[in-house]
Amino acid sequence: MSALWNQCMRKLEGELPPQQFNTWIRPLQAVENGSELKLLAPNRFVLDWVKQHFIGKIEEVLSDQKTQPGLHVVLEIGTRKPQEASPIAPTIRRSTSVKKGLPNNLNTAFTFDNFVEGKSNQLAKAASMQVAQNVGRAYNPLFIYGGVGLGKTHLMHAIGNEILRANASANIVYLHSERFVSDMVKALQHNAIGAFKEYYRTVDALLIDDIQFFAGKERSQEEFFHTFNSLLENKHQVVLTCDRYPKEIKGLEERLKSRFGWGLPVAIEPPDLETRVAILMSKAQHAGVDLSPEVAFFIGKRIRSNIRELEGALRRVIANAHFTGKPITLEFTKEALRDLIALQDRMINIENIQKTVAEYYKIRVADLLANKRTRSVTRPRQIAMALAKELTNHSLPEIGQQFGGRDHTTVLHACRKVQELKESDSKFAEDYSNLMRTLSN
Ligand SMILES: Nc1ncnc2c1ncn2[C@@H]1O[C@H](COP(=O)(O)OP(=O)(O)OP(=O)(O)O)[C@@H](O)[C@H]1O
Repeated sequence: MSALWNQCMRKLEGELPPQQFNTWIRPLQAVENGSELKLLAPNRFVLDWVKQHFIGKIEEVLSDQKTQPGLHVVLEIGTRKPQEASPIAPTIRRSTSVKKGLPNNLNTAFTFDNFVEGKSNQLAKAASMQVAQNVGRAYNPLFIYGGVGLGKTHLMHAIGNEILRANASANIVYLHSERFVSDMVKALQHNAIGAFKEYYRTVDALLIDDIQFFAGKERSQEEFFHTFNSLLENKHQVVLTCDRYPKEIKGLEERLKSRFGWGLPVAIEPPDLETRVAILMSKAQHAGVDLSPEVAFFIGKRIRSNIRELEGALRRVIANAHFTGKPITLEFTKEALRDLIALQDRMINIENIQKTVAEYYKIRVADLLANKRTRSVTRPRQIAMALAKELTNHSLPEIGQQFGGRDHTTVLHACRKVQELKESDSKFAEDYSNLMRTLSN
């Protein structure tokens, strides 16, 4: 690797948030040639992203090094030298002979093509695509976490399907963590633990869903720890999903928590309205149903909990339309979803949001409503107002009213401030998404 690029990487690593650095900068490979520094991106997605967001910064850092004035940076798709190419290719060929005929359990319906991208899942999708295209080399393990029904399993299967599309003989195994545990128990009962270990340690990509179920199961954790290490050492890919960040999993050994964080932990957040609508339109199109934007916006606005529920609501509307032979109008949709919507509205209300936020920040609900202006209270108050705007159908004046009779402009200011802080302050962004997760589940 070019020494100049190494220096540049070190500087960028210090300046960019770790997720951005790991996703976009780390995979670049540099080839120095006279006055040209060629940066090779593993795929078009990374190339375009770096071009749009980081090239200015890279040029600035390089010119600060002052070792090579006038250096010209070129971005291309590729990898450095053929002999340094992915170690997975020979691995895959070798290991397919290990165990044939076992099901990979992949659901072929979950692909990258039908995964609708939005702000909330963009990073997770990009990282998953990179893992699928650079098996064992991009991020290992890839740890996808987020609330229920937000697309973690979909992405995991998409990774497996994409690896198989490129190499039909790859040995991929997808399984739920409970299945891993029950297989292990069976293996122990039948004195076959040796074969069990051998099998899992030789797959090319091991995809384990919902690893929070390992919590409290010490023997399984022990076994998984060794399997995991051996896969990583041999550059075999591991992809894990979980409903929370590794450090937050109670009942999981510290060494596993720390190892899960080695590769890349990426979050999937609840989708925003535009993404919810895009998902509805895409699912309707798949089902051969013509959904008007008016109806899609109505469903998207009213069903905010997660994508599984969104799909369920759409299925119900389509089924009702089939049964009754009526067209899917706004009125028809309102009627079909009446009880579901009532349930959602009961679950998330302003009071509930205030209570959750107060608990999270260890303050009193009364503080959120009072006039106190200390930072320890104003930030939680602003977050609570922004969450009320995002998660309920109340207007700005109504929200202001329920926060101690404040003006609607105060609520608007809070929403803008929260948006700004979410983008500039990673601790704040994490607090916001933790609260969003708690409230939406
Ligand atoms: N971005 C998306 N585009 C299209 N469909 C999506 C998207 N995200 C989720 N879905 C769909 O929503 C449903 C629920 O997703 P999935 O099962 O992947 O959620 P999950 O995060 O794994 O949930 P759990 O934690 O309950 O296992 C699936 O049918 C999936 O196809």
